[in-house]
Amino acid sequence: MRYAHLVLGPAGSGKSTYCEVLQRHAETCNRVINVVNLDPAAEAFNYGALVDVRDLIQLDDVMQADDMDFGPNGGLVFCMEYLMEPDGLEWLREQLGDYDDDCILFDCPGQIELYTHMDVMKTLIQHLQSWDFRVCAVFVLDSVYMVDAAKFLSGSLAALATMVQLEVPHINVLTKMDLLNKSAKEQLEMFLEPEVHELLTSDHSVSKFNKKYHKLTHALGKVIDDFSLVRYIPLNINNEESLTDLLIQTDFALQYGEDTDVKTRDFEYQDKDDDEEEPQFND
Ligand SMILES: Nc1nc2c(ncn2[C@@H]2O[C@H](COP(=O)(O)OP(=O)(O)OP(=O)(O)O)[C@@H](O)[C@H]2O)c(=O)[nH]1
Repeated sequence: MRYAHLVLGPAGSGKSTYCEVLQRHAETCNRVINVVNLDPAAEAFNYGALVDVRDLIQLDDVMQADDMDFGPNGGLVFCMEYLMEPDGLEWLREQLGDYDDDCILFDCPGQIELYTHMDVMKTLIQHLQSWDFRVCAVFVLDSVYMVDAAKFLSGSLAALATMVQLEVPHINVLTKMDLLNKSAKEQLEMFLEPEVHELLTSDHSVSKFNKKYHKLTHALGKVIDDFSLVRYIPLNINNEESLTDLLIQTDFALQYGEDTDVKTRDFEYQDKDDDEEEPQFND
């Protein structure tokens, strides 16, 4: 059995840094963690890459090709679909080798449409599984953008869309915690408590949107609660304990994630005959 973490998340959220610090931390624990760069547009990263997708295809080459007319996003999707062609997958399989117990982080592109509604990552997961990998998703979110209720909701919904689409054990990691000041940390900690829907509609979040769409925000917050999605792991890259905790959590997700309730197919929305009033969104 081999183990794969798909490191996903918006552009600039800290995916490459996550891979770099986790690889380095694993070394101090006498573990080997390999990293695969899956971003054909990557300019630089500071980890030792076992595989680099740019050896197969690079975004710049695609954008400069005379017979293609792609911008950056279309070009990136083309590169990823090229990787998912039989020849691309065979290339990847050969590059990954065949080492038992291998743990590999896949540093993915930041175009979240690749995993929220396109099939690219799902196809990759299916192939990894057929190559004897257990796969989990690590969705990386920049904590600086999560201290505000509306952004917290939006980030959570992106993570949720990814979880629904990929159907593998899923962990959310909050990066850049070292950049938060005391009051921002306190604010974020409140969102990490259960009953998020109460908070999103409380006095802590009196945005214009929230005032106007109070019931919608409440309903979305409840969906996040019911999905047990409030499993955020705050990561401080300068703190060894924080890194060790993360390794434990990802190991746990890979070993037992298939059996936990953090899985979309276990989700059943409560029937309407509950006492709770049906939300009306047009007020
Ligand atoms: N202080 C601090 N900076 C961080 C942390 N994580 C990432 N950064 C910085 O944030 C910037 C973006 O980080 P990356 O790791 O390149 O982000 P990414 O998600 O791989 O970016 P893309 O590949 O463009 O999608 C870099 O300047 C990092 O040094 C963190 O935990 N703390």
